[in-house]
Parts: sequence; structure tokens; C-alpha cells
Amino acid sequence: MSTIDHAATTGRRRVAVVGLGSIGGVIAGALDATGRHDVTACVRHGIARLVVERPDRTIEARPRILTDPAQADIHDWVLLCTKAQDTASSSPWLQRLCGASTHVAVLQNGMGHTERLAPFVGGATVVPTIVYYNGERLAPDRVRYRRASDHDFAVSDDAGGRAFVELLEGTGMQILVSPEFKTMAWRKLLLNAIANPITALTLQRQGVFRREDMGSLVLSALEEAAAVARADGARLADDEALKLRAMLMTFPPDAGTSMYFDRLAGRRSEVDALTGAVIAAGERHQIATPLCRVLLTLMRAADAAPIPGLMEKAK
Ligand SMILES: NC(=O)C1=CN([C@@H]2O[C@H](COP(=O)(O)OP(=O)(O)OC[C@H]3O[C@@H](n4cnc5c(N)ncnc54)[C@H](OP(=O)(O)O)[C@@H]3O)[C@@H](O)[C@H]2O)C=CC1
Ligand SMILES: CC(C)(CO)C(=O)C(=O)O
Repeated sequence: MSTIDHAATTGRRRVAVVGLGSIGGVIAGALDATGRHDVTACVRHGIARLVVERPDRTIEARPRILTDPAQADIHDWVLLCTKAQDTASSSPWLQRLCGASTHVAVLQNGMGHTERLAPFVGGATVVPTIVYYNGERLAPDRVRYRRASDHDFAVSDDAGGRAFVELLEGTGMQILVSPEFKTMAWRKLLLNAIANPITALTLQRQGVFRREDMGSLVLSALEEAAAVARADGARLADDEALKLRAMLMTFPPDAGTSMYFDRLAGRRSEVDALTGAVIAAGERHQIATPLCRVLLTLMRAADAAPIPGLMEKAK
């Protein structure tokens, strides 16, 4: 019996997680803990085990670890969990892991997952996802999961989205299957385009949004970006910006953002794929985005001059 036949009859899948950081570590641990699948982590530096701290329990997982793409072969599922700008550098993994019947779930913020992945995955099926949970990498082999919303993921209401739901059965992850995926992706991008650079620039976790003087800045920037999203076809409510600002207030104040952690670690941030994507869409639709441009320019300048030792100071 071939691997694919075996998978079809047992539901057991060979799953490769590329990028074992905040988001990849959480999902690799959750999948491995179900015992339903064979989970492989594709990493640049080996680890002996993977610990996931959750509010309800701590998981100690032992996925198979690969450190060299040459060791990899075709898998049923690939979960790409690198930053958007690291997609191309992950291509040696993708090329080895993807065959015609592989599904590649993209666990990245931003829009345009399918177009971003197309050059690297051959005939594999790309499954865009929206990730809502908050992940924090505490050490190379340890991550923290925080629930930040009613759902951990949203996927499109199509065959790929439903296959992803089936893959994650038993993980406890809450997944919304939505016929309004584009609108949901825009809504999430609005949050990331504004909230992520503000936390990274101020070097403060999400508690910074509870400052009184932050409210009008956040609202104006969200309104600006929401106008772009609407012009691009997102079906947003008239008071979407107000709703999103209110949602930000419900996120745990001690949760960081992925961009905040990039700044602490002195890594290049994802600002071009997030805030930059709103500005680019604004240009296509001839909508001015001055506040997003301020955030983008400041973040690019911060990226260009990393400050050593920030991570240690933040501990
Ligand atoms: N953190 C969060 O709460 C959330 C993040 N997201 C999104 O999820 C995506 C992932 O973010 P996050 O997990 O926070 O990022 P992290 O920086 O924590 O993790 C990214 C991982 O990718 C790895 N990586 C980078 N390049 C390669 C490569 N060429 N080959 C193999 N591994 C590679 C890094 O490895 P190394 O350790 O070797 O550098 C790192 O482990 C982003 O798009 C982010 O916006 C979405 C929702 C919430
Ligand atoms: C919504 C938020 C801020 C949750 O962690 C996020 O997506 C990120 O950190 O990139």
C-alpha cells in the first residue's frame, strides 16, 4: 500500500512544519500531541524536544527534527510558518516536501498567500489561513500559546480549508470556515498593519493600546486602512475601525506581537508585507494612506538600525 493510500484509509498524515518559531512551534506541538499524525519539524538548528506552554496544560512534544532540506521527502501536508519575507529562503524545504498531492497551509499574516507560494510549490494545493492565536517563542525549544480571539484560525469554505480542519482534529484549535475569507483576511491585515508596528516602535506589548492617547491614533489609522480594504472588495461594516479598535482592547495586555519580537531580536520585520501591503493597495485604488506611510517609514528605519541587547532588557 502506498503512503497516500495509507493516509486515505487511516486519516494519518505526514505533516511537515517549516519554521518552528512562535506560530510553528505551537501548531507542531498541538499536532504531535494528538498522536494522529507523523509530524516533522524543518528547522535551521536542531532541538531535542518541543515544549508548548498553554494556559490549561504544558505539552512536551517530540516531532521528528530535520535540519537539512536534503533529508526531506514528499509530505501530505506542509505548514509554512516563517515570516512572509522568509518564504523564498524556505524554498529548498518546499521543493523537497511538495508533490502534486501535497497541501501547503500558509500560517503567515498578510494577503496573497497563494501568489506568494506559487513559485515554490509546483502543483501542490496552497491553503491560505488566518492565524488568530498569539504565539511567543520563549527559547529555541519552548513556545507559549495565548488565545487571542474566539477562533485560532480562519480558512476559506472550500476543499482546502475543510481538509485543514480535518487535519487539526483533536488539537483543540478553534477554526472558523468562512465564505467571507477575503473580508476576514483584510480585517486581520488592518490590525497587523497598525498594531504590529506600534508595539515594535514603542517597544511595548499590547497593553500600549490601553493608553488613552493611543485611541485616536489607532482609530484614524484603522479608518484609513479600512477605506483601502473596502475599495479592494472587503465587505466591512461602516464602523469597522471602531470595532477593530475595541477588539484590540480585548487582547491580553501582556501579549506581544510578532513584529514586537522581531524588533527585540534585531530581526528584519514584516512591515513591508503588512503595512506596506495596505499602502500598495491604496496606490492601486488611489486612496491616500499617510498614517500607514509614517508607520512604514519609521519601522523601516528601526529595522535598519537594530539595537543590540533589547531582548535581554525586555525580560
Ligand atoms: N506570533 C504571533 O502571535 C503571530 C504571528 N503570525 C504570523 O505568523 C508568521 C510566523 O510568525 P512567528 O511564528 O511569530 O515568527 P517567528 O520569528 O517566531 O518564527 C519564524 C520561524 O521561521 C524560521 N525560519 C525563517 N527562515 C527559515 C528558513 N529559511 N528555513 C527554516 N526556517 C526558517 C525561523 O527560524 P530561526 O529560529 O532559525 O530564525 C523561526 O523559527 C508571520 O507571518 C506572523 O506575522 C500570525 C498571528 C500571530
Ligand atoms: C493579532 C496579533 C497581534 C496577535 O498576536 C498578530 O497577528 C501578530 O502578533 O502578528
